[in-house]
Amino acid sequence: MAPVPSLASTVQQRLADALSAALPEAGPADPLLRRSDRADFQANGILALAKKLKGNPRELAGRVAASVPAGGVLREVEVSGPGFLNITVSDRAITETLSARAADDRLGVPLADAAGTTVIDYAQPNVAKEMHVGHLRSAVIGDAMVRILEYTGEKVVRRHHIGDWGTQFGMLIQFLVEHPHELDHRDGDTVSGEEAMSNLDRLYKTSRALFDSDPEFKERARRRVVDLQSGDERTLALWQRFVDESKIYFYSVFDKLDMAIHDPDVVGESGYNHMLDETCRILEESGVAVRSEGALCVFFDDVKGPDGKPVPLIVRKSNGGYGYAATDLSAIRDRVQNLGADRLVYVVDARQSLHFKMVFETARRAGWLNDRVKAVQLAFGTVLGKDGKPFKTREGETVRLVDLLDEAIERASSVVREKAQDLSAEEVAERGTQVGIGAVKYADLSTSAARDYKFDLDQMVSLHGDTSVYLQYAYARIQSILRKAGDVGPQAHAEVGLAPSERALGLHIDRFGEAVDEAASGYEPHKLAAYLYQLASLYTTFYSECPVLKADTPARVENRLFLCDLTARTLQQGMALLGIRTPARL
Ligand SMILES: NC(=[NH2+])NCCC[C@H](N)C(=O)O
Repeated sequence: MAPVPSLASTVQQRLADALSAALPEAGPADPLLRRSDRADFQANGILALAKKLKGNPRELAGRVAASVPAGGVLREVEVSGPGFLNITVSDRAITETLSARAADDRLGVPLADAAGTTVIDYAQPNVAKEMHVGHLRSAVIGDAMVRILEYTGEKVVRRHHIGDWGTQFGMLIQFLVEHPHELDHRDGDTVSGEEAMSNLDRLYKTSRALFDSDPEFKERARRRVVDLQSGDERTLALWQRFVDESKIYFYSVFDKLDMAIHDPDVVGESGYNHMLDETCRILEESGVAVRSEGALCVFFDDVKGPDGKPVPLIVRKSNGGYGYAATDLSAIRDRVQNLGADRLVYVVDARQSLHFKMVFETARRAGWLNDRVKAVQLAFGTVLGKDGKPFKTREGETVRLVDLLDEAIERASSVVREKAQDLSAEEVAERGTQVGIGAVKYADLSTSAARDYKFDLDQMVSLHGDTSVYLQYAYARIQSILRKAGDVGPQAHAEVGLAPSERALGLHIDRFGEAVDEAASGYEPHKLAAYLYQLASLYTTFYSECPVLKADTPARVENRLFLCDLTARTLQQGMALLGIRTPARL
């Protein structure tokens, strides 16, 4: 089915036609249509045109207004200010556009013109370590971006760049060599995520204590690192056990977050080992990297330390070891050359911005990135506690992500229980989870990613204000109206006149495609969240001003039900793009 044009694009077209009819000497010109508070739209393009034609802008605007055909989409075109046009569309045009939209599965959202392949690096926790709130942000923002981009027709390849390599594994593996049963599961093969993590945590702590207190163990652990790096089979098999055990835990957390993470997309740091030598060789031979004090380095004019000395990106250390940067550079080669990426997106904490700036610049110098293939860091800010300081437990430790999620679910469950007292325990649990997880995701997605935000559960699960609960509640309320309507179904009636709050709601629904496009092209899910919040708010106004089931004529009842239904579908689709459920009842 051909995409349903938005009312805005129809109006744009009508005005462009009127422009060329009234001012043929101007050639094809953009009317520069904007949404407006004074009327439905405003066209500002005539001002620039008047300059070009050396005419009086108000007079030219009057000529354009006069050549708009009467009785069509445009109800009123009025000259205002120095030569703007204020445009009001007809009620009929609103209802007809919405009705075409309602008949389309995609709700009229067009596919992007320039779809390509995006590789998105997100949800990247570290093996044998707890997941914390920083991992939450990467997962939530990344998951929303995947959904939004896929919806616009982009091919998306997910990469979970987990921290599964490094010298710390020497200590862990050596401990497991000496205590072979430490990772065994209590009852055979089944192990819960929590149990897996507590196994890993215990092992980490005991081996760390031994490492710090026993110099002989420390030496054995150091030799184990060499075995690991040289690919010793037994060592690798033990390393794999840590990775597998950690994945059990990660997947249980992602599952709680209602996110599908697929095993083949988990390509951690270790996945690029086989490329590191070659990456360094290419960089050195092309002169992008140079040897400095035994290390292989890339220098930048604008990156200097506090002492004014240049701070290089170290690709290979003087002891021959590779670090985070060599891995990221190899990953870029892989993503561009093997996965065919047109765009690379990294959903990573803003505190790693300097690293990515240097890595991207190095990749450009090497020719892996260029005008056609671009990389961006979707950098996010820090999660703060209510006190405005980085989020910590009372004991000053980083907060475990699972504990936070459980608390959110618990709070949400009590909100649900209060609202609907006839629910069974299972129903409360299910809805509480959808509301609690939705609240956590929405709080993250509704502020611009770059900003820090306060993790405040009371505010997150509030029924009032810019929260997911408010949106879910609006959705559930609409479902209840539709149920109450019984046999009377939603049905558009273009001849029925619209009240101001119906027009405002309808015109906002018309903007859905624009909101998705803005969120996709700028990697800004908060623009979609803001759109949805406004949608729910306009619906609330409509609902308080316009009786639905008690409207004066049967056609108006059906038309209002139609608006309700389309609002609900738009809310549901928009929330789904953010990874948030919309239960039919709350
Ligand atoms: N390609 C990347 N470097 N991705 C980000 C990895 C994030 C890292 N594992 C961390 O926990 O901080």
